[in-house]
This record gives sequence, structure tokens and C-alpha cells, in this order.
Amino acid sequence: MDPPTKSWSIHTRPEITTKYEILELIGSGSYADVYRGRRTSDGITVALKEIHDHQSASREIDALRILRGSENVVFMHEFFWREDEDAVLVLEFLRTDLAAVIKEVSGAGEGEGFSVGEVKRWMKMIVSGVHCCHVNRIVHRDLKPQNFLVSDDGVLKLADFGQARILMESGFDASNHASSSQHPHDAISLSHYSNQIEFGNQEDDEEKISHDEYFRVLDELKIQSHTYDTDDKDTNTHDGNTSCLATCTTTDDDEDDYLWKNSLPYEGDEEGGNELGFLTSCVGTRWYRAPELLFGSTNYGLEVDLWSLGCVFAELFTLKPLFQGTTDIDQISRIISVLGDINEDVWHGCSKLPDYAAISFNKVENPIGLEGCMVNQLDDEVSFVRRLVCYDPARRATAMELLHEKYFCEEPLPVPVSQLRIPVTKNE
Ligand SMILES: Nc1ncnc2c1ncn2[C@@H]1O[C@H](COP(=O)(O)OP(=O)(O)OP(=O)(O)O)[C@@H](O)[C@H]1O
Repeated sequence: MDPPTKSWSIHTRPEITTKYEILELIGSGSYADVYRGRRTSDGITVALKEIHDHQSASREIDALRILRGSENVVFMHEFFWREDEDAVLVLEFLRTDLAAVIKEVSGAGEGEGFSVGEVKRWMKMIVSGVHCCHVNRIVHRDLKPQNFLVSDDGVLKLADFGQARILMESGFDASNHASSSQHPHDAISLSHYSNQIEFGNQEDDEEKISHDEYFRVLDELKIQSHTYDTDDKDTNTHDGNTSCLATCTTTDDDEDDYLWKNSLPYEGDEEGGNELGFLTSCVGTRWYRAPELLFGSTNYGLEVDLWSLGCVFAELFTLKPLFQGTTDIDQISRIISVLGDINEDVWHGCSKLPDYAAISFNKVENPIGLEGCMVNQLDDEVSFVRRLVCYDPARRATAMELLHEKYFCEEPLPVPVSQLRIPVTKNE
């Protein structure tokens, strides 16, 4: 029998077009096309995200269901997904993003920038969104200004969970994530199970299932299907050709291919085992990618998000990306020229990273330090970034710690959201 033909357009899907008027294409990413639409029942504007990649769709749906109700995470109204078609997510519509906000402020004029109170408000919303992910054991893996969408009234919402992974270990402690361990099979896709609970249009059913009930059923299904995931481990691959601004686009096939051709890299090299199982190092966008990923780690955790967060904060302060590498090697080299040489003294365990020995860099005698990249910034601003942009993942501040930073409680205080400057258009 021929495989079912895949629909590549939501225009041909009556279950969607009867409920939503599709207005225009508003953006396309590595895996998805996003349309502006109007819900016919009440006229509200929505974003319809048609995702062409099964794994990416599954990850995004899983994460958004768990994070439903978080103020600083994009809200998913419902989703449509049948086996032979692309998933279509109906999301709240958010006109602009943090990249556009930064661009607008940097173009405002000589000497202009964010006020301290504005930066603090943006940072608080960012940390709050990431904290929601991390307490729910979700690692986003692609934090960058473009993925922080912004509503017309200035509320920032974390979006684009196509690369997110969910940790399932019950004893996992987000505040102590660096030392926790997990069996690879514990990193699973919830959609795999949730499709057994509900299928098709999810909105009505979902209202009837509480968060606890959802996880109880998932746990039962997980026990029943304990053999699942043996063919679904992520593994290390290299991404020399990915653009510095684009999300890395390693596919399942690439990962599977690697799995067949290579023994699993890095297995058992580190005490305590894996936190997420075997993961691909080819995630995220190069400028915001943590050094452990650049060195090919397949055994990383929430800390990769914390590095990215530090890079985004530095960009809020200086209005330009912190490390603008043109290749992965160039990216590492720029990081080293700022933070200094990478060795066991500054980062315990770095020499075990898969690509550590494969790449050697000239010794940097006088690294310029973060203060050299943030010359006009106050000491506490540089210190804030330093708590995240540091080599050893175990030393990065957690999102929970950041939320309680005294920086946010000191004068000048974060401005009200209503005082933030919101651009009328988005970066292309
Ligand atoms: N809820 C939304 N409201 C308005 N625009 C959105 C929304 N979600 C996504 N977009 C826009 O659609 C475009 C593509 O979306 P998105 O980045 O999520 O897709 P992707 O394929 O996962 O992207 P990437 O290549 O960054 O991984 C982006 O310009 C984004 O800002």
C-alpha cells in the first residue's frame, strides 16, 4: 500500500478552516510555517503553526501542554494532528519579539539603550519563563532573542519548543541539576503517550484532565511501554554547516544514522551517568550555544539554557550579541578570547568532552574578560552575566537563584510592563 500523502498546507484541512480563518503567512522557521488567523467563533487573532517535522511537533506540544498557564510562556489554545498530516498548533498571537525590541532600542539614537529599569523588567520576564520550564524539567535548548515573543502590551513569552526535551526522573531537583543522574530511557516524548490518551482536536478533552491525572496516566503508560525509546536516543552529531542565526537542524534520521554507524559516544565517561540520556550536541543557535555543546557533549542538562540566558542578558545590556561566531570553531575561539583557556582547572571534566582533544587552540595570555565586552556596564550587570556565562555548567546560577537575585530588588527597580517600548513591527 502506498504511504499516505502528506498535507503541506493547512488550507486543505477542513477541521481547521471551519474553525479558523487563515489570514497570511507571518513567518517560516527551520521546521514550521506560521500563519496569522482568526477564530471564527469569537474573532480573536491566533497564530497557526504548521510543523513539518514529527519530532519537533511532538516536543513542542508536550512542552506547551505542561507549561500551560505559565505567564511567560506562549499559550497553546489547541492543536490538530493526525498520523498522515503535519501538526498544526493554535497559539496565542504575539506580534513582535525580543530581537525586534533590541533592534528598536539600539536604533533609537546615539547613547540610547535600555534604562536599567527596562532591562530588569525584560530580564525578570525571561527568567520567569525559563524557570517555569526548568521546574517542570523541560530544557528548551534554543533560547535566543527571536524565541522570546512579546505581546502588544509588553508581556514576554517564551516560544519555539521544537527542540525542547522533558526529563522524567521523579527525583530530579532543578536546583541541584548538575549532579543528578538519569537513565537514558527516562528522556521520553510525552506525545508518544498522550496520543494514546487523546487524539485529534485536543482542546475539549484536555480541559477535563488535570495536570496530576495527566501524569498519572502517563506513568501507567510508561510502565506498560517500557521498551519504548530504545531506537529514539539522540546522539552527538556535528553541525559545521549550520548558520549562526538559524536553529540547528539535525533530524531524527541524522541522529539514527549516527547511532547505527557509531557506538554511543561519551557513555559512562562521567560519574553519575546521564541526566537526559544521550542527546544531540547539535541544538540551538550557534551564538547562544553552550561550550559543552560546542565540544560535542551528549550528556548535558538544563545548564545549556543558562549559558544561552547569559548571552541574551549581555545582549540586552550592550545591544549586540556577545559571541558572534561564524563557525563552531570560531565560536569557541571567540569565547576563549574572552573567558580564557579551557582546561581542567577552570572546568572539571572538560577534557572528557568528545571533541576536547580533537580541537586545540592557541593559549590566550590575556583574555579580555566579560568586562572587556561590556565596557559601559555597571559591575553588578557584568557580575550577573558572569554567573551564567562560565565554563563549568555546574557553576552556572539556576533560574530559581536568578529569580531571587537582589539585583531585581535594588533601585532602580524594574519598570512596569506598561512602560516598556514595544516596536510596531518584527525583525525579518
Ligand atoms: N505565537 C506566535 N505569534 C506570532 N508569530 C509567531 C508565533 N510563533 C511563531 N511566530 C513566528 O513565526 C516564525 C517561525 O516560528 P518558529 O521560530 O517558532 O518556527 P521554527 O521553525 O521552530 O523556527 P526556528 O528555525 O527558529 O527553530 C518566527 O518569525 C516567529 O516569530
